[in-house]
Amino acid sequence: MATTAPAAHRCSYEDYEATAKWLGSQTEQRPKMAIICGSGLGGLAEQLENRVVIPYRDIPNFPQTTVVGHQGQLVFGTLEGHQCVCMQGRFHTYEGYDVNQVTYPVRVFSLLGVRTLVVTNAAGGLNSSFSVGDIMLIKDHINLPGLVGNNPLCGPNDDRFGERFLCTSDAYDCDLLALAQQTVEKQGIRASVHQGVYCMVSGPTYESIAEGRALRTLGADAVGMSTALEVVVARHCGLRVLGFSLITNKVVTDDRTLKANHAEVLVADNNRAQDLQGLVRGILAQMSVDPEDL
Ligand SMILES: O=P(O)(O)O[C@@H]1C[C@H](O)[C@@H](CO)O1
Ligand code: HPA
Repeated sequence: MATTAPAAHRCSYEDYEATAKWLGSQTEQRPKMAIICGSGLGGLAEQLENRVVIPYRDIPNFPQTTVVGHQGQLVFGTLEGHQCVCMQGRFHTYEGYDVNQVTYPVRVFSLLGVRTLVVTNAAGGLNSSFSVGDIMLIKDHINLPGLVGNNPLCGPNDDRFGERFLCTSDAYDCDLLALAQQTVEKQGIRASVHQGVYCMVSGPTYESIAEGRALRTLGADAVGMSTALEVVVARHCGLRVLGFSLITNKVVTDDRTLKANHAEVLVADNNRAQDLQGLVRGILAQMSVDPEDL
């Protein structure tokens, strides 16, 4: 009989360490920043200088991507003076991965020396003032899977990563959010950029009309199928987090003739991914570079 969630895939500290050590042997770059590229948003990784590309299939213990719009490789390189590692493709629970596999790379990055995580995603807009192609700076999230027990911090706590009970009221870094907002003003793109609350659902179904309405009532401005689990694990290991949603479709909350689909998500990404890339680059350009990173 089908189960609601795949059996927990336990990863030991030694597994994460082995992956980090292997990656460290493939490049001399030691990024302080990791960027997770959402569906159709992998173009940011193409902009890195001095690129070192490592397919997920070559990386010990790494899951594989199965979703169109997720390439399945790590790209190391420099962006606006910052040494970065980009995930061109992330993992989702709807692919059959459990919460430990979905968040596996985040702990590996932390062991590699990463201190800041930038997360991006494609999301459906719930806030009626959002338009397709707008960008949402994530100021908070509703981790629906986590709230009902599918939380990557369930199970034995490894103190080497972080504490047992994690506070998430400060999950999205205030200073980075302020810097992002300043960059929005500087770039003159205020009309199409909003701050808001991202709600993670497990997917792969897009929301029914009743679900869309319920999520809006809960206080979500956008909904997607990723990000919150990665952010929880990143905060557990002490990383600073900055998050962006590209609004790729409007969640259907009344008109039954409208139907969300992944092709529509990728088309919106194609059209507007460059805006998001420009914003991320603008923010990085204003962030001071750690002298050790040079
Ligand atoms: O990886 P992200 O969250 O950007 O991908 C979103 C959620 C689903 O994977 C897919 C739905 O179209 O896009
Ligand atoms: O409408 C949506 N719902 C959930 N996830 C999504 N990812 C892109 N669009 C959506």
